[in-house]
Amino acid sequence: MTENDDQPGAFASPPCFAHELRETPAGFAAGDGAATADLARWRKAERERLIAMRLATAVDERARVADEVAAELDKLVDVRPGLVVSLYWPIRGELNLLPWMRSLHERGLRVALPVVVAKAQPLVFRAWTPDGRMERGVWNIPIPADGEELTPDVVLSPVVGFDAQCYRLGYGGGFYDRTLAAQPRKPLVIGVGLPTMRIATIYPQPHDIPMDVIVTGKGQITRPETRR
Ligand SMILES: Nc1nc2c(c(=O)[nH]1)N(C=O)[C@@H](CNc1ccc(C(=O)N[C@@H](CCC(=O)O)C(=O)O)cc1)CN2
Ligand SMILES: Nc1ncnc2c1ncn2[C@@H]1O[C@H](COP(=O)(O)OP(=O)(O)OP(=O)(O)O)[C@@H](O)[C@H]1O
Repeated sequence: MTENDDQPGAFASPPCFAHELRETPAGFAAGDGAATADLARWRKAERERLIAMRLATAVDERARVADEVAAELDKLVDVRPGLVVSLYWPIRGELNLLPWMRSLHERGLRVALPVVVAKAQPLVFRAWTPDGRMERGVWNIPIPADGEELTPDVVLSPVVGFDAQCYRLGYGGGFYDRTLAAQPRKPLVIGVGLPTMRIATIYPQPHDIPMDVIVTGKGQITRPETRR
């Protein structure tokens, strides 16, 4: 028995197709097209399960976790004027960190939001201010209409799922992986979500870039385990 017993999906185990994968320095890589297709199907099903679970989590519970995560972020992030932090405008039950985002602005940090420029291209980060005009981007996600483009020191990334090595499962566009691969200097990357989004492994592929740390509540901080 574990403390997660009452959480939906805690025992759902992923299909084992590890035998179809080969290990590379970057993790497990699909050795053939069929395994790649299986992995893509598994990720799609896992995303749907995790998003449904998140949406089924009580609004109060999500708000409580968001407040706890914001308090932990205040300790993890070197909150000082001028620091550039990228956040996100919450959709589909993602943790609402907008109050923390506003507090960063009030404390003199520069806040940015991600903008999808095109499919299969890195995101760009556009400056957000409380008075700035917003418009709708892909998936109707609100984005700053005319903020300047910034290079973040810290990137907050909402997870759909995550594993013990801090690999992230997102919505399947590959945007954060492409974006982090393209950054001129590596930002501190912090994944945030509900504790119930933890899964055994996302079967990381060579393109998957792990988060530096994942925060899911008060004292709930996951850093990559040392690989043996
Ligand atoms: N709040 C929030 N904003 C965010 C992100 C996020 O995760 N959360 N993003 C984090 O990346 C970016 C948007 N991510 C997106 C990821 C996928 C698709 C998309 O169209 N997905 C396809 C399925 C994948 C495919 O096969 O290409 C679809 O739904 O049809 C759109 C936006 C930028 N803004
Ligand atoms: N750096 C990259 N270069 C080329 N292709 C990439 C890169 N990163 C990801 N991809 C491709 O993007 C697709 C989606 O990747 P993945 O399943 O990791 O998305 P995700 O991390 O869940 O999505 P998101 O970051 O948008 O929330 C995959 O087909 C993958 O091959």
